[in-house]
Amino acid sequence: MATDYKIMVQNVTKEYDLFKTQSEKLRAFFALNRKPVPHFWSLMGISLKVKPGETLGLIGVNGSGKSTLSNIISGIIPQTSGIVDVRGDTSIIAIGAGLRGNLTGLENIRLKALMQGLTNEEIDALMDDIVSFADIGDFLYQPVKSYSSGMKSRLGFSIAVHVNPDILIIDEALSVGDDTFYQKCVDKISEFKAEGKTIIFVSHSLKQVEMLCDRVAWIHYGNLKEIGDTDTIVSDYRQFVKWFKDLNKKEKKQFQLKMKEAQKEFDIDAFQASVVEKRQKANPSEQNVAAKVKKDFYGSVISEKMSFGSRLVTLLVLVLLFFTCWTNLSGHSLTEVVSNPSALVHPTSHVDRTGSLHK
Ligand SMILES: Nc1ncnc2c1ncn2[C@@H]1O[C@H](COP(=O)(O)OP(=O)(O)OP(=O)(O)O)[C@@H](O)[C@H]1O
Repeated sequence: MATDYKIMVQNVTKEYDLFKTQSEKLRAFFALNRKPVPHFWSLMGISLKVKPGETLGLIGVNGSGKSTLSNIISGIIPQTSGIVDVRGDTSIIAIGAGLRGNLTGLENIRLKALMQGLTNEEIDALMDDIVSFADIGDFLYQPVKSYSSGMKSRLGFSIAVHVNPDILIIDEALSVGDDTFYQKCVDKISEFKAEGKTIIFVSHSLKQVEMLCDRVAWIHYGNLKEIGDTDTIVSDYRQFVKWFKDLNKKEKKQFQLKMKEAQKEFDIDAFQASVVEKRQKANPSEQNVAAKVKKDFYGSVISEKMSFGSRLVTLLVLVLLFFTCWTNLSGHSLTEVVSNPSALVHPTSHVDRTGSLHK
């Protein structure tokens, strides 16, 4: 069925648990934490559509959720709730996104291209073009972890544009290169636009956004503040930036704290209830709205958290594994241990100091 969009996100949220230590994370896994772990909602219910052939800019202050949203759209991270419908192959270009630090540039080209579904023959045919566009010389044979951010960006950009994706997501890739590379990238993006490809362009450079984007979405501390034509949204955002810059230091801090606090306190259930209410109001005759909204929220989401049942099963498997190992070490048979569990603490054999085994 033909649709009016290439990408659709609906009521998308993203929650992060703010664990301080690894042991806190492990305890939370088994629900053993006494104190509740603080949460942070990086996205609090974003809905938008990107039309086929459109270049949509994502703007917003640092930490507003632009990369979180673009990573969810490209499938790098899962959303906590909501629908993400992407119709085509995405290729994300962020500095180093999807590049493996321990592999060389050359190995990364092959890996990323294979992951995009290209065959080894197709990759061989493209290799020279990718290498020449990236133009990173002998660094191609070095592990990517030794690259500067500019080099990572060059390699990432070159791979992404050559695997010929239908949808291109460019996250801050142009801010680190030199002028020559920047111009090459802009030319390539223009070529993509002319071919009618769909692009999401994440940038702090409003000049680049004005030059490349057909429409712009302003992401503001986890919410979609505005979406519309480039001139209007960029102008509104500039006004906000000016307003913020004119605040004194204390006011700035207070404003940021207030916004972040709202992201910690966000109540997903209340949000879900508000979506149900709105939908019911818009269409009073619709049946089972609450169930339908619940399905939209969680139906397509792979939960990152384990349910109580799964946790119980994991715990049981671990206990069983431990028990089997101990039984083995004790030298008794399983039937002996089951009928007389104290046998576990009386092994049938032991090894003395010289390493000899005594029965
Ligand atoms: N893995 C994580 N764990 C906890 N919080 C995270 C994690 N990843 C991102 N965040 C938080 O989510 C919020 C949004 O981050 P994101 O990187 O999406 O913002 P951004 O708009 O892309 O910022 P920037 O312009 O600085 O790149 C930030 O407050 C960030 O601290």
